[in-house]
Amino acid sequence: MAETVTSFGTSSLLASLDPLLRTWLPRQRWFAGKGRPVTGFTPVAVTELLPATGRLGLYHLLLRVHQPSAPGAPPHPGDCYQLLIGAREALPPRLAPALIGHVTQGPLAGRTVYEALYDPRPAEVLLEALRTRAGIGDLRFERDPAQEIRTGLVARLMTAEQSNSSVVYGDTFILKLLRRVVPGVNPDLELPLALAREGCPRVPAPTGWLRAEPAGEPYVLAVLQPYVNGASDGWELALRELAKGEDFAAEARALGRATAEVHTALARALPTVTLGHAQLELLVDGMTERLAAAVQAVPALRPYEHGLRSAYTALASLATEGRTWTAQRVHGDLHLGQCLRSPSGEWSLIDFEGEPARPLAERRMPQPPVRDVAGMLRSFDYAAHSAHPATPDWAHACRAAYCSGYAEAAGFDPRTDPVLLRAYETDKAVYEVVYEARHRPDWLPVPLSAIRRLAASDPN
Ligand SMILES: Nc1ncnc2c1ncn2[C@@H]1O[C@H](COP(=O)(O)OP(=O)(O)O)[C@@H](O)[C@H]1O
Ligand SMILES: O=P(O)(O)O[C@H]1O[C@H](CO)[C@@H](O[C@H]2O[C@H](CO)[C@@H](O)[C@H](O)[C@H]2O)[C@H](O)[C@H]1O
Repeated sequence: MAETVTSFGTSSLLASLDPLLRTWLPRQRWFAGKGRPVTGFTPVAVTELLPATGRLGLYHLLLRVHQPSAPGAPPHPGDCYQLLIGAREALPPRLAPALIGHVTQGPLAGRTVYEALYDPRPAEVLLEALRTRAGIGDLRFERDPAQEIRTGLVARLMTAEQSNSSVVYGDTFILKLLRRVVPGVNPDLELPLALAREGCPRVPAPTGWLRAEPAGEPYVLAVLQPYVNGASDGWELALRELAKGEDFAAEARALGRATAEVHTALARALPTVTLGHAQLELLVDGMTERLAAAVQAVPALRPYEHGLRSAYTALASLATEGRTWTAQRVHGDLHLGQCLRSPSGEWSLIDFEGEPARPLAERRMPQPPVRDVAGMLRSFDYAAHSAHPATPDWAHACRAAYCSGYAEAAGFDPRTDPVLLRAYETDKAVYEVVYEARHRPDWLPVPLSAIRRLAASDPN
């Protein structure tokens, strides 16, 4: 482990926290290892931001969390999580939901520890460190020199269901603190920075970011962006219009244009490649393997496996006939919830992390841009099927308008490549089945209805 900054040493701090974190961590929405017990922790980097000798102690932890491997999975060193832990003598009632527990042993004995992001003061410590470009222990707080961060912005934790945790500062900035972190270049910072360099206004330009390089392994831990004040996300808007029985096609068209503008800027900013037979084979193999794993994990998929696989074999056949595709960096997990509409009606895209469960190297690979289009088409279908009764015509109109908008700005219509589109929609729906089975079992019927449709569109 690299340099550690605490008043009393890492092992005694961890001894204090260990029994409490074992029960608290698995209850967090962002904890990816649900269903398996936590058996221990290894510190990757531990940094004291405020000493516990004061009224408020504040600790930044990167911890490798040990758990038994999932049945049939190879042994795993454990995922690394980022935590911000506060320590107080007593927790004021407003912080009750943030409670982790009361420490009975070690240097924090007698203190109450809690999830510090709930508390404005610790969250403001992070913003101040970004403002002043502080370096503390392994942590490097950095900022775009061209963007100012003013003082006195009050912090509030966002309460939305998220894979990570976000804090809003005075409706001016939003800081996303990544929870499960992996070493390497993180696309959630890499792509918005590249788009900002291209002058693309569709993605908020990063103002600051937190990095660490414990033991020579680089991590991106947090990204600060301008907050789009008063924005609604595409999912909320779509559901609102659906509830009113209103059409969403004009917004879908605008979203198609925004997606195409981001794709065009990404293709300018970062390398593109041509996918020939060999690359397509790898891509199709990946889709086929994900389907096989999904069928294992969610047996309800089994009756559709054959029909779904035909979407992938149809794509492989095109490659065998000599078709090629251009691939570029893409969003990677585009859906209505990743699109924000400002009060003036402008759309922005956020959250370029890609599908969090996939390895980083895979998430950073150039892909046909149709992959994002497929994600959005799935999302219109999701919205229509979460309405009661389901409204497939509404989804159909949105899907068509989105593709038309995309074609207007990109110069090609994704519907002219139906085999590729079907393969990507199938891959996404399979991902969604696994995602819902794991996180929101009540939602499983939504992607399963698409699975039935996609499997039945088997031309054979
Ligand atoms: N720049 C922004 N302005 C306003 N709200 C934002 C901004 N970025 C993110 N949000 C809000 O924060 C939520 C979570 O952000 P996101 O990047 O999707 O995090 P996660 O990866 O944890 O899902 C979004 O759904 C959106 O409501
Ligand atoms: O927002 P995240 O980056 O964490 O993405 C994950 O969670 C999404 C749900 O919150 C999930 O999206 C699926 O549900 C959405 C409705 O809630 C729907 O609009 C999307 O089309 C659907 O895929 C996403 O797949 C997952 O990666």
